[in-house]
Amino acid sequence: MSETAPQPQLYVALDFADPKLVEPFVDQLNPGECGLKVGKELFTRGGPDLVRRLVQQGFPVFLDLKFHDIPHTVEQACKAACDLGVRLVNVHAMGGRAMMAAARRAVSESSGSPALIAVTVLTSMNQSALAEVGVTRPLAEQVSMLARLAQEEGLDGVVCSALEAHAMRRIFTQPVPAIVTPGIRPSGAALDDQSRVMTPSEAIFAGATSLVVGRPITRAPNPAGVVSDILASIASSD
Ligand SMILES: O=c1ccn([C@@H]2O[C@H](COP(=O)(O)O)[C@@H](O)[C@H]2O)c(=O)[nH]1
Repeated sequence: MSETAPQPQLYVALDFADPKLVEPFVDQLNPGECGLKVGKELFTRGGPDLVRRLVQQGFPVFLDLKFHDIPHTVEQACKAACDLGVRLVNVHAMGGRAMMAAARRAVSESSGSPALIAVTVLTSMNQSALAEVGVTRPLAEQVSMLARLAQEEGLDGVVCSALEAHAMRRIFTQPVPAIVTPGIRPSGAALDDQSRVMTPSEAIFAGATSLVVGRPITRAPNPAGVVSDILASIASSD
């Protein structure tokens, strides 16, 4: 198992269509309080330089590109991700054992110490969406099966919904696993396209180690205020 840097309890998902919006937004946040998640939309528009700038500003960065390809390609992509100095990288567990082993090799050999985690079942999916892609076993079992595969290949944790966080703690038994949960909604917030959701305090209580929150923060009139509220609500659930 690799020695990884500590993860923040909150990653703010920077799902902006225009990279120019990132700087003024990020200026409202404190790198000592939260990390930033760069996903497919912003990375495709802003590129690696944007990621490097966020790292230089002192933010823990989760590069959420969910690699899913043949093992060699994922190994090389993981090397490139590690070179950016990010705190957290991920692959899709559905890429299989050999692909996760290749990712593990790449990240372990990198000079930084990002955590490497595997996406189990996307938080936007429910049981019927899973059935439509041919998976008929109960969703929670599918999450656990993929998590066990990731654990056997030495990954540091998973992306799952907070509904599955407790089960993940039994699979990843290291002192500080990375149980990273999107699908977080403060009570009363719109669900948008998420299916498997919990509030921030429920998620931490259930065993999540890092929450990923996007639209409830980025679309709020006072994003820094929502960040403070979330941090205050999870401080009492620790
Ligand atoms: O299963 C997953 C994996 C990744 N995500 C990402 O998290 C954020 C969630 O954003 P919200 O606006 O809070 O819904 C987004 O960037 C997704 O790509 C996920 O939601 N579920």
